[in-house]
Amino acid sequence: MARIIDGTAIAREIRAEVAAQVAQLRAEGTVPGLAVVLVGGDPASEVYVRSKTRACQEAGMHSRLLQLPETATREELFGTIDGLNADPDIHGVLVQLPLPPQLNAKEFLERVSPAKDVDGFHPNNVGRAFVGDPQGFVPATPAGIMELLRRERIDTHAQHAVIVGRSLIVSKPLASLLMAPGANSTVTLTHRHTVDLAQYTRMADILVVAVGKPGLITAEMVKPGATVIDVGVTRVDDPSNPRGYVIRGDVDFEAVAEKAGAITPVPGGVGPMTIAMLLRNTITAAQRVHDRASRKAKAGAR
Ligand SMILES: Nc1nc(=O)c2c([nH]1)NC[C@@H]1CN(c3ccc(C(=O)N[C@@H](CCC(=O)O)C(=O)O)cc3)C=[N+]21
Ligand SMILES: [Mg+2]
Repeated sequence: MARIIDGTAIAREIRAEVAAQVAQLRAEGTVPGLAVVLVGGDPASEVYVRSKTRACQEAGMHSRLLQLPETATREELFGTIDGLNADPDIHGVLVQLPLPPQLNAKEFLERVSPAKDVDGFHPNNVGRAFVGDPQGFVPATPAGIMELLRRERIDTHAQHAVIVGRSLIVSKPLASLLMAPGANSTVTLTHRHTVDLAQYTRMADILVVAVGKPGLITAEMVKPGATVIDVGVTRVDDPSNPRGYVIRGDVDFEAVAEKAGAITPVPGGVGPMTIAMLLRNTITAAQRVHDRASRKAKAGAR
């Protein structure tokens, strides 16, 4: 039976660390601020956005939610982002995805100031992450996965990490982090066109699945003792549940937990880590602004 990795508990630890850093910054006169822009009323997005703003408040940070209607225009969303880029109380700006069909996400991700891009989706930060420049913001989900592995003492060195999915938000940055010096994994990236997915997943010492297809990974596809990280969060109708749905990962949890060495549950695995790392990126952004201001003040006093 696999060890179950408690992402909720680890995320709580990180949020406590963040709260301590926030207290320090506040004592020095800076309140870290995150703005979340939500366009339309996707029910899952509403849940995520609420957890993000609540987590900010619990950590002592300032948070602002900007809601635009489903019918928002390109110009309206540009205007909202430009306003936040110029706002000194806001250190992090996040445009919740997905956007309604009339809006092309790429244009808006490029509009966010790279210094406030705590999602790490701006090409400037994507590039920095790819070259291993610590000045760049690393997207919260892959950063959260690396932190889970580290805190659970799961060795990545010379291990074979197989990632299923090829998204810019999770898989590509995670591949880069896992193969970087210090992590030293051998990385295989697979996706919907991969022929015979199981032949790859069975070779994985660390298997990361970020597809959004419940039940995609069955026990036969997993090497005994492997670490399995499930990034899927799909709502599945369930009339027996008071909410009318349950959240499912991409992994057949019950069967795979019998075979794996360690596994993340859904919910309670990677999801809470994503939020904790977003807060961490936001205090990093705030700390940079703060340090720049105090250096200037000192130089002025001389
Ligand atoms: N600009 C942008 N940045 C994102 O980081 C971003 C996004 N857009 N769009 C959607 C995805 C998805 N995502 C999750 C965050 C938290 C949970 C999370 O907390 N999940 C809980 C369950 C939450 C629930 O009840 O639905 C858990 O797994 O335990 C999941 C998924 C961030 N994303
Ligand atoms: Mg081995």
